[in-house]
Amino acid sequence: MSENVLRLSGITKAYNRGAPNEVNVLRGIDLDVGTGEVVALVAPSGAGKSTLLHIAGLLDTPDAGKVEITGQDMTGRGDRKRTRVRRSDVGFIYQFHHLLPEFSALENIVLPQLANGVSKAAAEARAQELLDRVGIADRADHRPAALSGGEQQRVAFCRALANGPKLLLADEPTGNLDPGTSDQVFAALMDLVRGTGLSAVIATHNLDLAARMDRQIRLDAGQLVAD
Ligand SMILES: Nc1ncnc2c1ncn2[C@@H]1O[C@H](COP(=O)(O)OP(=O)(O)OP(=O)(O)O)[C@@H](O)[C@H]1O
Repeated sequence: MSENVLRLSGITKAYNRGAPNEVNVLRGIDLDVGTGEVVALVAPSGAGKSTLLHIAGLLDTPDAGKVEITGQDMTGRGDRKRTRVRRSDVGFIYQFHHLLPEFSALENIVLPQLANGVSKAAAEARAQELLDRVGIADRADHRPAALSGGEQQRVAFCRALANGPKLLLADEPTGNLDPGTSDQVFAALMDLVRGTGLSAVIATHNLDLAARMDRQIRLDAGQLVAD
């Protein structure tokens, strides 16, 4: 098995192919992310970072090229296999928390585990432990509306890690927060990622945050350039 948790080779993606408004978003992307490596993806708005993260996380398929997750080549694999690998190996974080409003913080972290076959008691214990690690154990019973923006994102981080993924993909995880909060919440995310030895690709416009990761790559004209 490859030691790369994520390997992208020759990924291309166009929207509206063949039409006058064709957009060639990705033009040959090669990227290796090793075990425990945290990579900053820096890109101007519209450069295609969401497209790239969705392809890497098996939510979308490339026009050409190969996606390997934990050494498994996903090319041509059916939806069931892709969903299984995505659920067990990949965690997603977005700019907005997307928590279920009618459930508590704890329940939001428990539910994906139940969907993955974990017992209720084990899922609750893991959820409580994750909340503790991001410093909001005392907010477990609060619904999202009763949490601050920073707390909501911390819960979203816990939910993304609930099933013990190998790869975390984050799209502007603190982009919706004011600068002071963003800094603290980002530090909590990095502690969580480092503490679990997880590999991550974290998209950010913030160069200070990017500098705290192991490596920075820039998406420019559909290709990746090392910074
Ligand atoms: N379904 C689609 N159909 C047509 N064009 C699309 C589609 N999705 C994205 N695009 C175009 O592809 C380009 C890349 O989009 P993408 O969302 O990946 O960019 P992004 O870098 O994540 O941008 P942002 O930072 O603003 O979210 C943009 O020009 C966008 O308008």
